[in-house]
Amino acid sequence: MRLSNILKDMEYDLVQGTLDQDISEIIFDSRIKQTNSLFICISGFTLDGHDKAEEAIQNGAVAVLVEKDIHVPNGVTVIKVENTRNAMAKVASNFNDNPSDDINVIGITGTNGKTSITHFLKSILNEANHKTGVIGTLGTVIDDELIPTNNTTPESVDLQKFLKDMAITDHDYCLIEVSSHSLQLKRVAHTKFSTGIFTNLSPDHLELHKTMDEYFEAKAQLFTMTEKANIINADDIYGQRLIEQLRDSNVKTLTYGIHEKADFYASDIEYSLEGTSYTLHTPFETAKINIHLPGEIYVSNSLAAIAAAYSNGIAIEAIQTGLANVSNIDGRFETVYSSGNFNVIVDFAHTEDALQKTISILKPFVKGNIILVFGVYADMSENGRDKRYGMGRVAAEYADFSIVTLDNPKNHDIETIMKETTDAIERNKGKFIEIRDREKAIQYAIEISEQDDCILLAGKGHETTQVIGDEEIYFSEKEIVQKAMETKVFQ
Ligand SMILES: CC(=O)N[C@H]1[C@@H](OP(=O)(O)OP(=O)(O)OC[C@H]2O[C@@H](n3ccc(=O)[nH]c3=O)[C@H](O)[C@@H]2O)O[C@H](CO)[C@@H](O)[C@@H]1O[C@H](C)C(=O)N[C@@H](C)C(=O)N[C@H](CCC(=O)O)C(=O)O
Repeated sequence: MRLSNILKDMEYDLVQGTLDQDISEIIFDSRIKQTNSLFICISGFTLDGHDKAEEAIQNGAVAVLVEKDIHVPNGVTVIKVENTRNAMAKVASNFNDNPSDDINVIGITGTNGKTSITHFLKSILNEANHKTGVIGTLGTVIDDELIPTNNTTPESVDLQKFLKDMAITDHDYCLIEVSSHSLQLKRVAHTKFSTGIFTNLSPDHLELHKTMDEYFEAKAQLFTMTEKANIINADDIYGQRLIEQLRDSNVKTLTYGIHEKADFYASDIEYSLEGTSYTLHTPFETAKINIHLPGEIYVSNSLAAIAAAYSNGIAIEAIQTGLANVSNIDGRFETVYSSGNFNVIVDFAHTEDALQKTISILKPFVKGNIILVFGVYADMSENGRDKRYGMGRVAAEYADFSIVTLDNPKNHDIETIMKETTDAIERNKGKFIEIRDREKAIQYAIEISEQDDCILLAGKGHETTQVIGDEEIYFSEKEIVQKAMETKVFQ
């Protein structure tokens, strides 16, 4: 594409060179070899892409987009903008023919619930014969093929490529899990969202956002980018704050909830470990809903999907069948072993709030003990310490026995992580043991369990790696459980 077209509708200064040249690719990593590319210099957390421009040029870049002054050979075009991350998103959208003009994009944000909402909504939309792609924590799904990705929300260059692939293969919808990182780092800027969904907010990612207010404001950005509807969880205090904030918005706000007054709500909820049924109330009708996931959080998440489906004109029959068709979500309250009353469940719960909710789902149905295996993934800041104290408290109060282990400690101080977590359990009079090796921790949980017990492996969910130091090792909780159960004999 012509460089001048790539820069369409943007504000920039042409510092040197010409816009009259063809660009083969947009790149933001200088190590990528690509002739005739446009290299975008990002001022990162650890290093500055402007210092890498020379390497990018050696690797084939013929133009660079900068936000600071740099010196490069005369033949190379230099374009200066105010913010290269924001510009990268616009450039990526232009380069891919602005694909969000051609597809209905629904963004889902909030600390928990994003993945299950995309599953519910995709199933509903498919039932209504709408081809639907997904970009999220479990990867990108185009034409029902899973493309693995590193981040929940990819960088704009990749995101726009995925959207284009969906648009040219006649997808009607794309559901995007929009992380707060992606909003703050402009990964989804210049994407047209028809609908935004807000689930909830609880402490997480505070290494980036520092305070809950900053975290909330990052999330709230999504709702200034939507054109058709904003769908907000009325049961969440930050949801209420968002509803208030959007009072003068031109975009319609629809609310959902179980406890607070809302446009879409549930009554007569009946829970079992296998699933949940409830009566749905919408502004237009009531209907019976069955889902195969247990607990209030899934009622709430299904209500979000229903509100989004309604606002896109989907009929109740497709909603009912679509929801009933979702039987399993990778690493989300997933039963990986079951025999009689004994169950092993893997769940992504990795915050105090999510852990409390997940154990609360189990509690009424477990005759024996709830054995919890968990670690705390958080940095060494005060916020990280609060998270360790919080998750330790929940473990003590809600589980019968906890096995404290590691969850992607990366280069954080393992001694402190373990001590602060176990201190919190002790202070709240919980029973626990510390086994740092997560595989051994799972094996131990299985070894001590009895026939009526339930083991909850919390934190990793769908993940298949464990990151210790700089090393990333393959780690499948499901496989470890299957193997350990082969030799398990209940007393
Ligand atoms: C904290 C964070 O979000 N970091 C993102 C950030 O990294 P950074 O600022 O450290 O990058 P950097 O290493 O300083 O490099 C700056 C620039 O120089 C470039 N570079 C770097 C090295 C080199 O040799 N040459 C070169 O050109 C890099 O490509 C980059 O453009 O910019 C990078 C490039 O845009 C991102 O890939 C990276 O995401 C990393 C992979 C990450 O792990 N992010 C996580 C925390 C994240 O985004 N998580 C959210 C939330 C998930 C959830 O909901 O739980 C997600 O959406 O996944």
